[in-house]
Amino acid sequence: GEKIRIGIVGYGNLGRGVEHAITQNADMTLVSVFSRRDPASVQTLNGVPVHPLANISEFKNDIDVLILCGGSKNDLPEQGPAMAALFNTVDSYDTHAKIPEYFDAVNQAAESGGNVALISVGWDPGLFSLNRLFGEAVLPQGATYTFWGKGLSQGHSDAVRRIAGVKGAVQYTIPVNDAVDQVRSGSLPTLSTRQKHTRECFVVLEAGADAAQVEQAILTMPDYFADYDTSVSFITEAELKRDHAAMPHGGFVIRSGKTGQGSTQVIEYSLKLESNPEFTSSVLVAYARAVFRLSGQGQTGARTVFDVAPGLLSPKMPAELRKELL
Ligand SMILES: NC(=O)C1=CN([C@@H]2O[C@H](COP(=O)(O)OP(=O)(O)OC[C@H]3O[C@@H](n4cnc5c(N)ncnc54)[C@H](OP(=O)(O)O)[C@@H]3O)[C@@H](O)[C@H]2O)C=CC1
Ligand SMILES: N[C@@H](C[C@H]1CC(C(=O)O)=NO1)C(=O)O
Repeated sequence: GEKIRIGIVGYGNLGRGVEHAITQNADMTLVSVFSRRDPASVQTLNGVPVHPLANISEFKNDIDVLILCGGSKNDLPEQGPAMAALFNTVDSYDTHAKIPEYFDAVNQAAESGGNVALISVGWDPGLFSLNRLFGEAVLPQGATYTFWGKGLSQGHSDAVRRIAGVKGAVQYTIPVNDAVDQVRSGSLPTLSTRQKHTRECFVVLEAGADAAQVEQAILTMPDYFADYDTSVSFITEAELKRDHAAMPHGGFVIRSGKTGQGSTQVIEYSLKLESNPEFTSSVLVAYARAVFRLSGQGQTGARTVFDVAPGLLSPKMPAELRKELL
């Protein structure tokens, strides 16, 4: 049948990842990339068209699902609602503390436009959220633990890049080994945010920027760094390109608890990612298929991964899927 027509908003790590992920899904086609930069400066794969984001409303009838690849810190709070008013959307919004207010803003916009807007898709939030839910629903008596890394957090790296005076940056998340060992021992420890991970930033300053000011802006940044022991190192642009081009990441969700007759049960879900953005983009694309189908059912408004039946993610039709339960 007809292919699902996809648009990409924002051409960074995620935008490029989505462009490549679409080539792995035969039921989808990429209509256009939309960028705030001069389209002539944006080099896409196989000459996919690039249009100014300002002109996107002209494409209302050409795109079935828009995948928003902007940064969560500054871009999505504005782009999420703006795009949901015009199109069905999927995004990876990951400022954990602000997800409820973001959901409400996107929901209002999506309802006004009669669209479906799926927020906070990826691995955390996203696939890890689902596994935390499964664990807590199946083992109501127990404890849930999430660990990330050691790896590059795109959300935290984006947040540092947005600080005035920062020319480039990456942020690595490092799990505290003692905390991981305690969790794996089954001792059900109570661990604060600070006891589970530390964060390391590598920053390239703009000429003339004040290093101490940038460091303080990072260390005190609410939701991203304030609750963690964080280190900041200043490097050159050449070092950033040479030593920090790869974006590996990963982590795991553990739920351990006791079932009704006292047996100890442990659920574990883990990811080992050579490329965080490529994987996140692949999750976004699978959920774009679900959004297309939800919209086709006449649904409107904001949704999260908790609202999406897993079968909607598969390119296979329900009858075919049923054969794969075993
Ligand atoms: N839920 C999850 O599991 C995950 C969520 N994320 C989220 O994805 C978000 C995006 O991450 P990522 O793609 O790495 O962010 P980038 O910094 O690569 O891109 C963010 C935006 O910056 C602009 N941009 C990109 N490159 C340049 C450049 N060279 N010069 C100027 N502007 C540029 C683009 O917008 P434009 O084209 O309009 O200029 C782009 O949309 C993160 O903030 C994070 O919140 C990421 C991973 C996992
Ligand atoms: N949203 C994260 C995905 C995971 C990684 C992470 C972290 O390292 O703090 N938290 O969630 C990202 O932007 O990479």
